[in-house]
Amino acid sequence: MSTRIAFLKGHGTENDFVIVPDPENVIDLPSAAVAALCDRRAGIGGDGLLHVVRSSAHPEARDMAAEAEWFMDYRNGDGSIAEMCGNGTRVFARYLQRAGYVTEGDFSIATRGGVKPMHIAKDGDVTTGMGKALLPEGDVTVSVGERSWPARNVNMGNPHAVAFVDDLAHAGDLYSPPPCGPAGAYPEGVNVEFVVDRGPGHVAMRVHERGAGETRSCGTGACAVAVAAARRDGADPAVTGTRATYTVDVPGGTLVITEWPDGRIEMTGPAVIVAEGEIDTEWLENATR
Ligand SMILES: N[C@@H](CCC[C@H](N)C(=O)O)C(=O)O
Repeated sequence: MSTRIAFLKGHGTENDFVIVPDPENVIDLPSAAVAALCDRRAGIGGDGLLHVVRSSAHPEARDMAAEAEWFMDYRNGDGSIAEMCGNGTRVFARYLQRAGYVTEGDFSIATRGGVKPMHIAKDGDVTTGMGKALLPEGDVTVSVGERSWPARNVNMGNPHAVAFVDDLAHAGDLYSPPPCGPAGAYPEGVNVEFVVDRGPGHVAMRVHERGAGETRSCGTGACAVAVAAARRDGADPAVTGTRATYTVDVPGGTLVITEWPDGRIEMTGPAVIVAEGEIDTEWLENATR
């Protein structure tokens, strides 16, 4: 018998998500179902899926329940699981606000990358406390066709390779990820950012996301870019003792990233819910057969 599952659709700087509210964690979402829902032609369409679950109801989040009532069970569009999604946190917060679970101001959400402090401002923009970046040592190279660039390895809970290039067209439609797999720098795969300068404290990027292909924005990617740019520019806050703020243009809009001397990173940007509806479970079952 066909039943219905409620969903919403939202985006943050055009990084778009299918949102599935499931407070008690009763909806089965295997990777094939996520991929079917995120399919842009046969499904709803999205770069990823935000499964909204009470932390107390999810085995991966129970130990965070005292700090954060809600867990962002994030999935990439191909159905794979990722540790963190920066744009996803803002859209997740907007959904919680719309559903009446939170109001403007401060609260926290749980993610696989830990508890993230959130702030919804009066002007509607949402700020995520993204935590600290890790900068694993080691040379990384990003290639597109015949061209290669050295890249900075930045971990924002999830892995990133940041390459500064002369022209964003270099990002191309096809690229070869840096060595992945057990022997490579990125055993779990990687998100790759191509970056150009726009002016002091201002850069633009394109991104090829692990599990989604090229997307219009990536919040963790924008943070990785700001961290790499600050080191390149001699503006590492841990060294200068002052915060570093970068405006990061992405194809789908603009994010503002601030890194503080203690290493904490904040990301501010928009979050929009564009639609809501119902998923036909009979369709979903057929789509995943
Ligand atoms: N778009 C996201 C990142 C989503 C996860 C990523 N594709 C991965 O696999 O690590 C963002 O806004 O951070």
